[in-house]
Amino acid sequence: MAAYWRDAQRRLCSLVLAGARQRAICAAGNLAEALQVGCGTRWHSNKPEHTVYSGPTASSPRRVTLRTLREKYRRGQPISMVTAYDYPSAVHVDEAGIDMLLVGDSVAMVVHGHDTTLPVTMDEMLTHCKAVARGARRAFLVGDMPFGSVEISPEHAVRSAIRMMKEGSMDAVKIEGGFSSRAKSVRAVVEAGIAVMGHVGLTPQSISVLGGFRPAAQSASEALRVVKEAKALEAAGCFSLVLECVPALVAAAVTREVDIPTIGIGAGGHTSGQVLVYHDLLGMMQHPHHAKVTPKFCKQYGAVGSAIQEALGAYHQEVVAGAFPSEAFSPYGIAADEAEQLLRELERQGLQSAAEAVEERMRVARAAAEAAEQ
Ligand SMILES: Nc1nc(=O)c2c([nH]1)NC[C@@H]1CN(c3ccc(C(=O)N[C@@H](CCC(=O)O)C(=O)O)cc3)CN21
Ligand SMILES: CC(C)C(=O)C(=O)O
Repeated sequence: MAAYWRDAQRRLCSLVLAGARQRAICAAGNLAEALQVGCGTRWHSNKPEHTVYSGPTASSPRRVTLRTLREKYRRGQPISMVTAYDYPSAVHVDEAGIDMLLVGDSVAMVVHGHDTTLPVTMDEMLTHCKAVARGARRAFLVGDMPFGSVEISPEHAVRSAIRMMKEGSMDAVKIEGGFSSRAKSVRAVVEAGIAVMGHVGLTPQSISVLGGFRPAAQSASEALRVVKEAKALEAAGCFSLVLECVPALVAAAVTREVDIPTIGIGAGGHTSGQVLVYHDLLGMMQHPHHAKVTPKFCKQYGAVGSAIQEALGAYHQEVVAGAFPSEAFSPYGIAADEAEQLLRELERQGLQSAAEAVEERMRVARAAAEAAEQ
């Protein structure tokens, strides 16, 4: 079987191969294996490794695929992940060499200014995903399924996940929660051919029942539940898991127990990788709302917020003082004969104020030219 596929890979476009492989393995009823074992081709991302129709690729950097991630995981190399919500943030994350990019539902808080992640809609998420997909050429793209897009039934989850792939151009989706009903939906989405990242520990979409963004797995029984949920999500076919706000010890236990990469946030250093929110790690949190929600586990690798504030303040001061724009930032000139003609025409039509302004500017320009000649 393996030899057959290796041979087929040489002859077939990898997109065709991806479909064929997936169908073959699904037919064999070996879904968990299908998700976790890389056998020499890319078949979980939304584009084949060697694109045929999607334009120039010669200068495109090699994209991160599920296979790349699996190889990193096997070698024990940490996986990096950061959120991004629009074209510029996606370009920044991509250029930094970050492995995975999450279009997180945290967009509701850090971009839309809500107090929780609950209000963001599927349509809003898709708008952000589309923008990110235009900016990221290399990173593996994960679209977060927002609150209300998966809960009703496995069919509901599949419909929403398909939109995330078709309209949002994501490589995979992330589904929050570890209850058995959620694991069923995860399995249904995986069976639809969509790679799923699970998310256990603190699940912000459950804030209504949690009562706040509190660390999870603080008791033995809660911690055990997180381990069990992680295992159930692995069995349901998740290719990776986010572990949010759990003690490092619990994250280490989950990471050792499952055979898929765990990506921690506020979960200590013993996971397979780390994820942080873009605005948090850049220190972009000058806004009082942001300052309030920046979690204490977040290290700030920049002070972008104060840089933005300083720049805006400086601009405002220069506009107020009439210092901006100087000559250097007034690039558009008009030929002297055109200006003369304009002046005559303005005078002829009785537009006296405009004519005076033109005359004044022409005088200044002539004086400057004469001064430059001397
Ligand atoms: N900007 C931002 N960064 C995030 O990491 C993030 C979001 N937003 N929104 C979605 C979730 C929510 N997250 C959070 C938010 C706050 C805490 C936090 O500070 N928790 C406090 C307890 C607060 C309480 O008791 O209500 C703590 O001490 O851990 C943790 C995770 C992580 N995610
Ligand atoms: C905090 C991360 C993991 C997330 O789910 C988000 O940004 O929405």
